[in-house]
Amino acid sequence: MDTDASSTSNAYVLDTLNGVLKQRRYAAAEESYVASLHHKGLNKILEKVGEEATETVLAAKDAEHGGEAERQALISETADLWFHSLVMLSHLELDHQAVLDELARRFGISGHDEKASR
Ligand SMILES: N=c1c2ncn([C@@H]3O[C@H](COP(=O)(O)OP(=O)(O)OP(=O)(O)O)[C@@H](O)[C@H]3O)c2ncn1[C@@H]1O[C@H](COP(=O)(O)O)[C@@H](O)[C@H]1O
Repeated sequence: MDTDASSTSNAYVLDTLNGVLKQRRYAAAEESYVASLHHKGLNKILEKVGEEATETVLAAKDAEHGGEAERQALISETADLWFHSLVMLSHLELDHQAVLDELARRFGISGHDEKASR
């Protein structure tokens, strides 16, 4: 796999989506799904995140012993979960970059060591 091309593409997807989400943050509710979620408020967005998390868990169980269709369904549910998590961050004036920075900060830090240092 070409790592550089893959990284560029990942950044492109998240940056592009982030631009759309920012534009929708204060748009009219009838204009878009994202804007309608912001108008419904944080509780509705959190409800969607919880719903998508549950659907992702169920899809992962199906994918464990399933075929290509179940694996594809898991990818779709995970995309829904990521998307709604990004809407949640956007609602609170945060974005994916802060999360990527936090993940980068954790590179090389064992989960066991990090937990022991708390
Ligand atoms: N990536 C997504 C994306 N993923 C999922 N969804 C929507 O998320 C919704 C949730 O799915 P559900 O099956 O839970 O929907 P539902 O049961 O009908 O929803 P509720 O009744 O529970 O509210 C669906 O309407 C999907 O279309 C998305 N909607 C938008 N985007 C991106 O956001 C951009 C802006 O979208 P708009 O704001 O709609 O213009 C789009 O161009 C896309 O790039």
